[in-house]
Amino acid sequence: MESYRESQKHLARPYRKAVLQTLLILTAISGLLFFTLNIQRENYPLAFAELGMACYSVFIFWAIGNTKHLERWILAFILPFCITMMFALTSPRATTTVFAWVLLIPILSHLLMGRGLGLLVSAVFMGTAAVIFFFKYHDAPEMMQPLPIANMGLMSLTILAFSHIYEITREQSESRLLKMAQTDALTGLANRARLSDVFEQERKRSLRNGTPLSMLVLDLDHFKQVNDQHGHEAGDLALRHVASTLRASLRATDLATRLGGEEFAILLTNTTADQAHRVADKIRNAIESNPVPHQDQSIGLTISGGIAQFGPDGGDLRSLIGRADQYLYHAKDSGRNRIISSDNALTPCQA
Ligand SMILES: Nc1nc2c(ncn2[C@@H]2O[C@H](COP(=O)(O)OP(=O)(O)OP(=O)(O)O)[C@@H](O)[C@H]2O)c(=O)[nH]1
Repeated sequence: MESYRESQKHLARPYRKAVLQTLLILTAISGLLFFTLNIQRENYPLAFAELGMACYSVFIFWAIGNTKHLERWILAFILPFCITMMFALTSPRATTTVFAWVLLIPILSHLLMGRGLGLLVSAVFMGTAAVIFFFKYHDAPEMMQPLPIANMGLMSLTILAFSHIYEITREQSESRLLKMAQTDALTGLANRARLSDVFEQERKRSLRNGTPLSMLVLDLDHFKQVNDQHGHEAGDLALRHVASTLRASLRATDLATRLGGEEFAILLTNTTADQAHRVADKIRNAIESNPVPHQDQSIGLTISGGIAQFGPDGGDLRSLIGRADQYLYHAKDSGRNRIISSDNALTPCQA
């Protein structure tokens, strides 16, 4: 089943966009400032490179307004930004202090692109900056002293290491929080929020590839009696038991979720309604034939279900669950412990 990567990418977007917008504003302002200063110093190539970057920042600021491709725009900015910085470093008329800007690269690239790409971009441009430094100052004895070189080298490595470690821990905490927010605490199954995220991905995949997608909604029969007769804890145990039966019965590409109470929804990828019916019957049989061991008794369970197919029964999550729910109520009305889909909705048969 779809990992949390996609959801995490969405989650990171607003803050990456805010970082990029701040960087664009600062680049536009400093670009204009350095354009003026370099014109005064008659360093025209660098002056126009700075002006070009300022204009490009304004353009990107406008372009990212409602973009769906923030990651591409980040790359489209950060690469010319770093290349212009390298160009400034090579300029014979630039002061040595211009090398201080290199320290921005690891911070910005990690904040904007995450740990993998952030590290790669940092390594490439910080390495290039080091090469430029040695070429530029190899015959300047006051710059080639061990102390200033150690100072600059260690400072750069420290900032790179901190940026990278910060991004790793940030991504890990974000992933833990996301998992918690999308997991049902009692059963450990996914919850409705996760179903909604995954459905969106699978809906697109189904439309793109023309593959079938089915939604199975299951509800335990007379569950109130389990609670009333055996207590709420036994009820909880039964819900966990059903969850592990679902896990054992499904493929890795399916998604089992607890919608709430004693109701479960299962998204079956690349599965027709007919195939979904067979899966549902397998689950129904497994639940019926494996009572829940509780203290010295066993609690018998049965389950009813409805199946809706993406397309004929609805094109979005809400309508698909709504339709599967209708079939489920139909199954309850017809005597429970059965599965109903559009194929057998009119003539429900005992499974
Ligand atoms: N133990 C436990 N019980 C729950 C939980 N969530 C909902 N329930 C109980 O599930 C029961 C649902 O009862 P009903 O909606 O009447 O459904 P039912 O008894 O299964 O009857 P049918 O669905 O018509 O077969 C109620 O007693 C709820 O208290 C839970 O997390 N733990």
